[in-house]
Amino acid sequence: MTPSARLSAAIDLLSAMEETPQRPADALANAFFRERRYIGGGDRRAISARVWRILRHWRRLQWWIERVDMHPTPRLLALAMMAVEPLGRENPDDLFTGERYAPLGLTGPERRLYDQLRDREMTHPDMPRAVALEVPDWLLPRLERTFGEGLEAELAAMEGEATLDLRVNLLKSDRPTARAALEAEGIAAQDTTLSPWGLRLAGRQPVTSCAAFRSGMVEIQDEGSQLVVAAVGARPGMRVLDYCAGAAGKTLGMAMTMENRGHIVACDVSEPRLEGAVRRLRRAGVHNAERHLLVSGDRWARRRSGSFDRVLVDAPCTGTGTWRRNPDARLRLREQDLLELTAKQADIMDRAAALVRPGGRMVYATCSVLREENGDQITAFLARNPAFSLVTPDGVHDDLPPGLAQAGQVCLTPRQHHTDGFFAAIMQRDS
Ligand SMILES: C[S@@+](CC[C@H](N)C(=O)[O-])C[C@H]1O[C@@H](n2cnc3c(N)ncnc32)[C@H](O)[C@@H]1O
Repeated sequence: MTPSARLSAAIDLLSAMEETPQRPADALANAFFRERRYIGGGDRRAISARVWRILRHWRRLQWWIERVDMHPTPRLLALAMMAVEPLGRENPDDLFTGERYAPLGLTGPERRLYDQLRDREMTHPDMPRAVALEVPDWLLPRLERTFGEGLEAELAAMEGEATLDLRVNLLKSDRPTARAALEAEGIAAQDTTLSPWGLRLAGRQPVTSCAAFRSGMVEIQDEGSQLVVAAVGARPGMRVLDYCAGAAGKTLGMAMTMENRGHIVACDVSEPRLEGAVRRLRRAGVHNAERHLLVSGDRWARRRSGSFDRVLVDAPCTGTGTWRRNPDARLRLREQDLLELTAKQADIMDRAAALVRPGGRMVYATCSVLREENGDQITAFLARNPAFSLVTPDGVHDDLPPGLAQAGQVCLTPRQHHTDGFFAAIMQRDS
C-alpha cells in the first residue's frame, strides 16, 4: 500500500470506531482487517499504529479542532495529529492527494487548521485538566483520589505503549532455556525484574507463530498478571479455585505453581470464555484443571462450600490498569459502568468467600487502579466478613518479591512497576 492508502485506511478504521463507540477498538480493528484480507501485515501494523496514536491523544485533538469551530471528524483528527506530532517527516500534501486510494485533497479550512496546529505542543494551558489528561470528566476526581500528587506522572505512564511479556511455563521449560529457544527464533527477550517466571520482549514480535509458544513453553501474560498468580501462592496438592477464570490466563499460571498436582477448577459465567481455555490448557500441558460454568441456582458451589485452600477472584473491572493497551477504553468508560461493576465485585467476592476453607486464602484482584474497585472493596468486604483478615507481610508467599505486598495488598502501576495496573489483596479465612 502507498502511504496515502494507509492513511485512508486509518481514517476508515477511525470512522468505523466512531460509528460503534461502545465496541472495543481492538475488536473493531480485527473485524476491519478480516474484511480486507488484501491488507498485508506491514500495512496493518502501520495503519493500527496511526489509529492508536490518535486514540491516545483523542480528547486533546478534539479540543484543538473544536477551538477553531470545526467538527472533529476522523479525517480532521488524523490531520491534526499530523500537524502536532508528525510521524517522521510526513507532509499532508503528499498524503491527502485525492488520487486513487488516497484521501481527498485538503480544503481551504483544513489547510488553515493544519497551519494553525503545526508544531504546537499537544497540551495547552487553557485545556480543562480532564482533557489534558485524556480522561472522562466524571473520572478525574476519582483518579485524583487514587493518585493524589502523582496523578500526572501516573497517567503519563498509562499513555505509553504496553510491553509484551511472556510467562515461562515451568511445566515444560525454565527461564534460561525458554529465553534461548526464543532467541534461536530471532526473538530477543530479557528476564522480568519482579515476576520470577517472566520474559520481556524487545518491542512487538510475532510470538504466537514461534515454536516456543506453540509448544506451550511460554504463554503471553503481562508481568502484573503473573504477580497476581504469585500472590495466590497455589502449591502442589492444594485445592484451588479460579472463580472468574475467563480463558484461564491465571489458571495456567496457578497450575504451574502447583506443578500439575492437586486440583484446580476454572469457573466463569461465560461459556465462550471458558471454551477458550481448552486449547490453552492443552498447549501448556496442564492435567489437574477442570472447567465449570457457573449458572444461577447452581448447587455446585453450595456443595463445595468451605473446601478450597486458595480462591482467586480476578474480578470483572473497569480495566483502567490496561489503558496502555486499550486507550479507547477510557473514552468509553461511563460512571454507570463503575457503579455496576463495584456492586458486582462485592457480590462475587461474597459468593467466592463461602468456598474458602478455614485457614485458606482468598485473593481478590483487578486490573484497575481505582480505589473504588480495590482498597475500598476490601475495606467493605472485611467489615461484612469478620472471619477474614489481610495476611501479614511474613505470611505473603515466596513467589512475590519482598516488599511488594504492603499490608497484604499489592498495587502495581505502569509508572512504578512497568507493568499493567493491577491490584491484589491477600486475605486469610481465620475460622
Ligand atoms: C478480569 S476477567 C478474568 C480474566 C482471567 N482470569 C484471566 O486471567 O485471563 C473477569 C471474568 O469474570 C467473569 N465474570 C463476570 N461475572 C461473573 C460472576 N458473577 N461470577 C464469576 N465470573 C464472572 C467474566 O466473564 C470474565 O471472564
